[in-house]
Amino acid sequence: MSKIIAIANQKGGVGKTTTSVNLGAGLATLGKRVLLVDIDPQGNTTSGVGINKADVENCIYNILIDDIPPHEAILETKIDGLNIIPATIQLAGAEIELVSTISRELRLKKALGLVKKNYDYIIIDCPPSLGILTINSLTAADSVIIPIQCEYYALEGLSQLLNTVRLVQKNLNPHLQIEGVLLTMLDARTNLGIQVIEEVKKYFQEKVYRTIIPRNIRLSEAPSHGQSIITYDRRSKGAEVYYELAKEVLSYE
Ligand SMILES: Nc1ncnc2c1ncn2[C@@H]1O[C@H](COP(=O)(O)OP(=O)(O)OP(=O)(O)O)[C@@H](O)[C@H]1O
Ligand SMILES: [Mg+2]
Repeated sequence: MSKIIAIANQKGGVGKTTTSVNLGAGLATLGKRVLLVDIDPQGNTTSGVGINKADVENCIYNILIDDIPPHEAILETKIDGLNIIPATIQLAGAEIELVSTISRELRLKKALGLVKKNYDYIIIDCPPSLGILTINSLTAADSVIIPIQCEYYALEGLSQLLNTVRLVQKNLNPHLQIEGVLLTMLDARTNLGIQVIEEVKKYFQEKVYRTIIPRNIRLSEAPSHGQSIITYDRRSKGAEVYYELAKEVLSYE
């Protein structure tokens, strides 16, 4: 079985990239063949797995706009079984360039269809917006993981995201499901975190992952070393929880 999962929330800094990289690394460590797709012009997943963006020849932009075959952009990472389609700042222009393109919402779906059979999981790291790049991701995906930061206003903006999911289900991808809601950056020292957990569970019920990601300094350090938490510090709490998450995701296969 092969599954495409988009990691989406238009809110910035909620842990989309951290989750893409470390869930991807976790699944690969558990023996799955994983492809990360960086579709954010910030390219944080790309640098987060140790790829120097200046050296990237073909990126997701060339797939979406120039129609190059996806295998020409796929790179290996330092982790066995973990590949990536990188993003560079070139992608920033795609949002506008796609407006005048035929079947512009279906470009990623078409491309990933060509390589899907080679992977058990394809994980798409979405940008913090609900524009055409996120729409492409939701259209290509079987399901979506929504990371929610355990902070004030955690649920703010979620109705827009869920509306977008419904619009995509209705018009572009009837088969799209919510894979799960992931609580991130919990600060266990505050009551606020606990309140947010309760609120989110009331809203999403059984869709909320049992695994909750705490704040962990090692998780924030790993990207600057171009590494997943699993290679950066395997014994850290961050590695432990993302490994747990990978196992939880597999348990719903
Ligand atoms: N559990 C965590 N503990 C500590 N720091 C974290 C944790 N998760 C993420 N961070 C840090 O918080 C910042 C935002 O996380 P991340 O880049 O994953 O969010 P994002 O949703 O991808 O952001 P953007 O919307 O800009 O793409 C990063 O500096 C990251 O290293
Ligand atoms: Mg990001």
